[in-house]
Amino acid sequence: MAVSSAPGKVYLFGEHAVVYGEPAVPCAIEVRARVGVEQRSDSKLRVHAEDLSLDGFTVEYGGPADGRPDIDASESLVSAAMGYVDEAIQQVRDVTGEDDVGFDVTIESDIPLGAGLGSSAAVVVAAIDAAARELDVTLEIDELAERAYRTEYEVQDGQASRADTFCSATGGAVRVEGDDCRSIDAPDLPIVIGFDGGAGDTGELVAGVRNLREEYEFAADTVEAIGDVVRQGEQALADGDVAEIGRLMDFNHGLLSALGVSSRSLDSMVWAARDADAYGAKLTGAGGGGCIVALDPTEETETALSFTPGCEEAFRAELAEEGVKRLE
Ligand SMILES: Nc1ncnc2c1ncn2[C@@H]1O[C@H](COP(=O)(O)OP(=O)(O)O)[C@@H](O)[C@H]1O
Ligand SMILES: C[C@@](O)(CCOP(=O)(O)O)CC(=O)O
Ligand SMILES: [Mg+2]
Repeated sequence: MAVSSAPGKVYLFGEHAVVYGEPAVPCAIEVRARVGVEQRSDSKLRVHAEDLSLDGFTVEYGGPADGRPDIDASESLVSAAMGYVDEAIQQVRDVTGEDDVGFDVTIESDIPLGAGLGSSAAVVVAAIDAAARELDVTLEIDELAERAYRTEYEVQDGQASRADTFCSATGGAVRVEGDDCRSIDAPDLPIVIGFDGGAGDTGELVAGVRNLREEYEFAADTVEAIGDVVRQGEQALADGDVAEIGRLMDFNHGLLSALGVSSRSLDSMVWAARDADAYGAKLTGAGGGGCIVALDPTEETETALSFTPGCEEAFRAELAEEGVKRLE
């Protein structure tokens, strides 16, 4: 049995625009997905996802050729559980050359699903790392990040950037522009997260931005403007200027909102943070619902969020210095 964990992330700057080649700066946070993998004597894949429903559930099947597994759970829950894990295991079969290997996979995650904190990337990174190690192959971090990216790319129909997966694999703050991925120094940031209890459909939201870009030149300009905010943000990060980072996060949120990926509850949480004198606040990830990220060293934003209708949970998040962790 091999067990790995990987962290979730927030975007300080640049989600969505990163899909079109602009830079983005995500930052790993200490909420993690843990994946345990044990080789089977047959070539089946059995997935037990603790957190996808109240009691968790188990899916066992022989692989994609078998079609839908025969279990009593909704189609969307099954594909939610299987989609990323199945492709992650394919990547491991590919990289190790062990085409017929089967696994029992157990997933436990503290990261809310589809909420912009990168649960998919964390599950994929931890699953690939653990499955490869179960076969006595320890992947270099770059190879792990690349395989995890390919997994998201396949499952999300070609609509994925390398940002989430690279950040989850390496930890810390990173800068991603196309296939150029690197770690960057970031000051110690007072990160507060607000969660509306909901989720957004990443594929649909990405497609919405793509359509806007094709229809309106000013929407394409908006995507480029996000790139400009990110470049300015990198300078503010290098200077350790938290007030300027916050102002640029506010600007970034406005541009994302113009692209139609915010929501009433995300906007309410952003405004609650601004009213509480946070340095800045923006939605994180694909949007539509889920989480915002704010910067505030005081208790004010967390308290304001906890009284904001539409906010289900507010918590402080620490930067995760370490990406993938090899636990067993
Ligand atoms: N605990 C989990 N167990 C199994 N699959 C998970 C788990 N957490 C996330 N996933 C997968 O990741 C998907 C959510 O990813 P996505 O829509 O990209 O949102 P985000 O990455 O922002 O959380 C889920 O639908 C599911 O397929
Ligand atoms: C919208 C996007 O830029 C980020 C999506 O992040 P998340 O899966 O919502 O955490 C898409 C991508 O970069 O693959
Ligand atoms: Mg994701």
